[in-house]
Parts: sequence; structure tokens; C-alpha cells
Amino acid sequence: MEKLKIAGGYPLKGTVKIDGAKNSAVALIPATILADSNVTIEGLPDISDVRILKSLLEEIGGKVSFVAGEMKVDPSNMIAMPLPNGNVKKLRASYYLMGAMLGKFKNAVIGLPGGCHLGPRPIDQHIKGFEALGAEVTNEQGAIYLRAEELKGARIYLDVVSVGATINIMLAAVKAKGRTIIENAAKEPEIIDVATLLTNMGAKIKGAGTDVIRIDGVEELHGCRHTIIPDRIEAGTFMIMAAATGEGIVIDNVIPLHLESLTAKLREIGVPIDIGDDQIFVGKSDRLKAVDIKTLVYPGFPTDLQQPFTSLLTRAEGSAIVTDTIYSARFKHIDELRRMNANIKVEGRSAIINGPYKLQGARVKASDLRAGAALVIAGLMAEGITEVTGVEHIDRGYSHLVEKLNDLGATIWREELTKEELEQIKSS
Ligand SMILES: CC(=O)N[C@H]1[C@@H](OP(=O)(O)OP(=O)(O)OC[C@H]2O[C@@H](n3ccc(=O)[nH]c3=O)[C@H](O)[C@@H]2O)O[C@H](CO)[C@@H](O)[C@@H]1O
Ligand SMILES: C=C(OP(=O)(O)O)C(=O)O
Repeated sequence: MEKLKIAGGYPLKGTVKIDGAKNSAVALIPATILADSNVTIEGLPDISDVRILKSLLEEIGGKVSFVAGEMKVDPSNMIAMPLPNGNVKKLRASYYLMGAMLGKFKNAVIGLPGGCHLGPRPIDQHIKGFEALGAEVTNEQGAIYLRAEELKGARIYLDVVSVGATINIMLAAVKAKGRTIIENAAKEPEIIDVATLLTNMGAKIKGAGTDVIRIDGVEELHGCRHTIIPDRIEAGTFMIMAAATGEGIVIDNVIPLHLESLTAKLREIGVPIDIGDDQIFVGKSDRLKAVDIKTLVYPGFPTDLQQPFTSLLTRAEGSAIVTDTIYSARFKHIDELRRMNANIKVEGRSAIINGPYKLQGARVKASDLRAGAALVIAGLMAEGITEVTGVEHIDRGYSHLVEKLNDLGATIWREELTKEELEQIKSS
């Protein structure tokens, strides 16, 4: 196991190219199960979530290659192999195997998913959708069993706006008989990307990206080639890094529309921003003024950028309140920022930051993916050396982070954990 070491205080400058979106990738890959011939996806990020999903497709009989961001999937020999344990526990998005395998085989056994621990993350809306389509769903010893004689289109109202439930129901419904209508659907760009792939495979989907999605089931889905959208959360993380320690950074390969809520907040805090067609320039800012943020479903401020933004706010003058309305416990990075000299209070679902603080390098632990990003940002801003453990969380969602940051002028490297550190992690 490794840790990251960061020597703080080096200003960042240059251009960084953003990879394909993790939260699209993890749905596009399971979606290939539904096809009857080869599907190729271009521009996938080189992250552990993608590699684990590749192994899962292989476990069920898929022939899969993944070279230079391009994944080719031959689904012709796939079977409804039960996956109650193992790799499915290593990521959140293994839940998409439920919708895809139910849609294809009318039968699936998938262990309850892993992913970041951010408070309770139920999947009741996914199950409500599968049941509405005609599946019998049971939970037996931590695995979800799904069976259906036949899937039939239905009208499904989501009680909670959920990215995962919206996509999972789409996956199960594209081959169901008749029309499915998802009401109160999530509107994230990743949902449009998955709908685009499915449409290229022959599915009939209208309304993805709005809160009502209509799906008319088809008998067969065929192979195709698809290019993934850029990762708005990776892009946002680099925009926040640029605001924190940058001297002018171009964020390349982005869809600026997907980043409007962050762009608005960065401008409000005092960061100069120029928007191009597929690039965003983030300029240097000597003084930042505190702003409040509240996470919301898309197009609101994304919860996945809440933790990185909190690190940036330690540099801002004044009092800022950060409220996460999506997850009840997405503040595990705060204790670690406190070790670095930030005096942040957490009250319920809000963190209160009275900056500015001069961060000091420290040994800190990433408890989840975006906590890791937040700590890397803090390390870049801090005086001295910061050591971040829990790198496996960061590797779930950031492709070549160390290389990209070093290219921008940061001093960051990976080191093997010492025996003592390994023992400490095991005992904690
Ligand atoms: C792989 C992936 O795409 N992950 C993203 C996805 O997660 P994920 O799809 O898990 O998140 P959801 O949009 O489903 O969750 C939103 C909220 O709804 C609740 N909920 C969800 C489903 C359900 O059946 N019942 C229920 O109560 C959740 O606990 C949470 O409070 O969207 C989140 C919200 O933008 C992001 O933080 C994650 O990065
Ligand atoms: C919460 C996240 O991921 P996941 O849903 O895959 O755990 C994230 O990407 O910030």
C-alpha cells in the first residue's frame, strides 16, 4: 500500500487535460451487457473503479480489452453468473450490474455495493423501480436477488432524486415490454451520456437530462462505438486546485455548462475565470472572500465537490458555511484539516469555516475519494510536507493525479507505507 507525499507551497501553472467521467464510465461499462455484439467505449479514465468493472464483466463471461482509455466489450458469451461477494463490494456502481443483468437475463444476484461511506446510502428507489417493472427482489445475506418472468414497462415516481436509481431503472427498462416513465428522475449529465450509449445501441429513450424520462422497450440491442463525456468532478477538482495555489491554469477537455455552479461560486469568492468552448482558464487570485455553499442535485452545487471546496475556503477571509443536503456524513475530511491547523466546526450537516488559516503539513488520512482530493488540495496549500494515506480511495476516481499535478509544477509523489504505518492502519 502507498501514501502520497506533498511538499506544499509550489504554485501551479500550465494546462491539464481532463479524462472521461468516472460516474459515466461506471454505468456505461455495465450497460454493454445489454448488447448482443461488440461495444467500444473511448476516453475511459484509468481508475480502479473501471478496472474492477472490467474484471466483473470478465467474471460473467465477457471478453474485454482496455488499452489507452478504449474498452472493447464482446458480450456474446456472458451469462447470469451470481456475484454475491468479491469485486462487487469494492465500488458503489456495481449496483448497475443489477439493472443491466436483470434487463438482459431477467435474473441477477449482486452483492450490496461498496463505495464511499458518506452516511446511509440506501438503494430502496432502485428496488422500487425493478419491482414496478415486474421483478421479484429479495435481500439474502447481503446480496440482492432479482428474478422476473417478463419485464413490463411501468410508471415509476422516484421518492428521492437519485442518479443511481434513474440509471439503473433505465438499464432494466430498455428491453422491457412497452413504455416506462421515470418521474422525478435525476438530471445529471452522466444520465444523458448513458442514455446516448443505449440509444446508439438501439434503445428508445426520450427526456434524459429532464425530470421525466420515457423509455419504449425494444427486443434487441446491438453493438456500437461511444465516446464518454469529460469528468466534471475531476475538472472541478483541478479548478479548485488552480484557485487554491494556481498562477493561471487551463483546464482542457471540459463541457463548461456542466461546471456552471462551481464557476459561479469561484467567481463569487474572487477567482478570475474565462470560459472557452471546451476549456476553462482559472486565473490567480491573491485574496479570496468567504462564500457559503449548499450542495444540491444537478444543476446545483455538486456534493462531490463539497469536500475539495472546503479546503479552498480555509484560504478565504471571513465566515463560510458549507452545507451538504445530499449526504449526512460527508465531513470526515474536516478532522484531518484540523490536524493541518484549520479550525473548522461541524454542526449537523454544516461545516463552519472562519478563515483564513495558514495550513501546516501533517499526516492525514483520506477516508473516501473526495476527502482524499480535499487533503491533496490542502497539502498543496500547506507549509511543509503533508502525507496522505488512504490513496486507494483517491485511485478510485482520479486518473494519473500525481503525474498531472507534477506537470503543473507541484511536488507530489507516492511512497510505500512503512511496516509501522501498515500495522497502524490494520489496528485502526
Ligand atoms: C457512481 C456514482 O454515480 N456516484 C454518484 C451518485 O451516487 P448515488 O447514485 O449513490 O447517489 P444518489 O443520487 O442515488 O443519492 C442521492 C441521495 O439519495 C439517497 N437515496 C438514493 C437512492 C435510493 O434508493 N434511496 C435514497 O434514499 C442517497 O442516500 C442520497 O442521500 O450520485 C451522487 C449524488 O450526486 C454522487 O455523490 C456520487 O458520486
Ligand atoms: C461518492 C462518490 O463516488 P461513489 O458513489 O462511487 O462512492 C464520488 O465520486 O464522489
